[in-house]
Amino acid sequence: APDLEADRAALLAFQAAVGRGALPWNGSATPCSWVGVICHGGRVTGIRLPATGLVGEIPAGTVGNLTALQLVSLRLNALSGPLPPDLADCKELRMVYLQGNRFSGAIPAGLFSLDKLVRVNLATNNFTGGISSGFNNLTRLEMLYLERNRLSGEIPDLDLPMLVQFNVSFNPLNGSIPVGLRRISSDAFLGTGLCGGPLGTCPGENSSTSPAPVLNASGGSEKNKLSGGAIAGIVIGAVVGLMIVAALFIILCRRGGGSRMAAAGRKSPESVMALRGNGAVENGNAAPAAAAAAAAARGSGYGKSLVFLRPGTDVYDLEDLLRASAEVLGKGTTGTTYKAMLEMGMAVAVKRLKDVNLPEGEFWEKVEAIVAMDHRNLVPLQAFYCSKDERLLVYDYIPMGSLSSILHGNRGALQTPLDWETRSGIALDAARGIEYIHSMGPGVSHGNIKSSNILLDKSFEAHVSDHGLANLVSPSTTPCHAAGYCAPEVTDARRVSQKAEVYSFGVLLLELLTGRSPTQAFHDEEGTNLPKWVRSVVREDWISEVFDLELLRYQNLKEEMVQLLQLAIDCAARYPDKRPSMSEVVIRIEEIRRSSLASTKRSHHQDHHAIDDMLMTNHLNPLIPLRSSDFTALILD
Ligand SMILES: Nc1ncnc2c1ncn2[C@@H]1O[C@H](COP(=O)(O)OP(=O)(O)OP(=O)(O)O)[C@@H](O)[C@H]1O
Repeated sequence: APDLEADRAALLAFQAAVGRGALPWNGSATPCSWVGVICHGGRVTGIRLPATGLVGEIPAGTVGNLTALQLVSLRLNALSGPLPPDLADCKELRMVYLQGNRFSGAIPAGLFSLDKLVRVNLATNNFTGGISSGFNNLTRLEMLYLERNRLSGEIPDLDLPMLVQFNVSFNPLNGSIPVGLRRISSDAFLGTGLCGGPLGTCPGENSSTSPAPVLNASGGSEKNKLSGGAIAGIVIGAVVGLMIVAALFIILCRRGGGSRMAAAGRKSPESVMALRGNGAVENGNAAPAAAAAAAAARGSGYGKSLVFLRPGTDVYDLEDLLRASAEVLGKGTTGTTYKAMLEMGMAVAVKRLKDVNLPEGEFWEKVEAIVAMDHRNLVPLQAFYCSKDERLLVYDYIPMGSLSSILHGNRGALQTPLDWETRSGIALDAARGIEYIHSMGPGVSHGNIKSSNILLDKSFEAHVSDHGLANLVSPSTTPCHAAGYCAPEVTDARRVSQKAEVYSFGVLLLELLTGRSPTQAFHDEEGTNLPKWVRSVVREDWISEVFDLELLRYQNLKEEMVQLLQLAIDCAARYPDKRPSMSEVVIRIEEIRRSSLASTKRSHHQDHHAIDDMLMTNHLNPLIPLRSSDFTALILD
């Protein structure tokens, strides 16, 4: 079709301008199969490329030529310069998500002719100039986010009846908040020079008039005609009203918090999952409670829907999630994690955060920081949901569960014990994930490294979960690492240094090698922990007791096993300065694995059948006790 051909050409021009290297679009196939491209009726109707590494200015003749476009989501990229002038030709546009880029210049007037727009998010860019009254043309607008730009001047009198989500925080705006926006909460105007409405009276404004749109609505000339008696009446009425509310509140509190919490819980989308969770998988019929919860979420005017963060993952919505059958995977320190099985057959892991104190804006920022971390050994965050009382994070579901459950729990899906190759591979994957996090800056750490946060996929590749989560909960509720992983110098949970994290990783390595849980095994023995135990056992010549029984059959690899044990002990050194950096750790594990591969090949060559037998069968070979002399002088702190 000629139109689709034109769309294809526009997309290729877009790719050439801002997506070189970032977009794997291939000129030959139909554009409808390209990642991030949505088609309908033989036309391109959406492009969704959040956080894809797009860089530079969008020229005319690209997006503007996609005349059937309804949705454009290019958030969290490094796009710069003015918005393309021909965006005004995309007459079908309904949703525009461009937040988190470096766009500059004025908001183009062409935007105001796109009268089908429902959602516009231009937040966190460098837009300058004023906020135009042209927005009044967009009568269907429900969301307008302009925060964190450099927009200046006064806000014109916007009269947008559908508008429920609005924010102009952190812009050098001034003047009085117009009447039509006074119903919006004060959070929307933080960090500006604005006054009036939810921010209280403007200097020189009559204090009886400004906070009450009801009074203002009848027109300016009426304002000053209120008599002293009327004002006194209003004040007395308000005080009496407040007292009644307070009394009711006290009575309700006395009647018992439990029922109140249950009532509040019933409204929340997550509690539906919790209600249906109970540890058992249930069928996925839409419960009326789920519909009610969805309606509550929709009506609150806060987070109305899931916010998707990566191209290609937004194949479901909040309602699908609420309809999903759910199973509690576990309760952690930051909240409860559920496995949700969507009706379309896809599973996701949903974490409901316990702590929702972080203001919405900050929450968004921190989530953006999580999204900015993109590495194959980190569990990807797909989406989040943020309302006044709910914070949900939706992750890829990682099917084999955590390293903790595989090492210490019942083995579930796993039939064979973890062999050396798999264990050293998990060590390397986890180290690479953590090294990547540390590479984000000297102060950046994961904050909670432990085996229940190392998840394994079907090919046993390891992925570090919960990265960035320590920043999403308020510091008072952030625990020190789970007992057993915490470096001795960590006294303040808010300050887990990278070296302290290396210690936690060392404990994790010891756990992998010994098969012992650092959190449980040493509860009874006061003052002992896994690193101390390993050091004492090694000193007292009980070397063969250190390694997991399942590893003792790899006699040909004992050198490599000892090298990894040595690395673990180095990482778990008592003094931070003695610990290696994560980059060194990665290099050392890579070397160990290279050498174990060579050893295996060598032995294979020497005794091909015996080794085959050892590696391929699930039988444990008779245990051959290791001689402590093999380890002499290796293990020192
Ligand atoms: N994306 C995921 N895919 C599969 N299982 C997961 C996923 N995320 C978490 N889990 C499982 O859910 C369980 C609970 O996880 P959660 O993160 O809530 O608690 P935790 O890791 O035990 O403690 P903490 O909150 O301190 O990290 C974990 O044992 C983990 O195995």
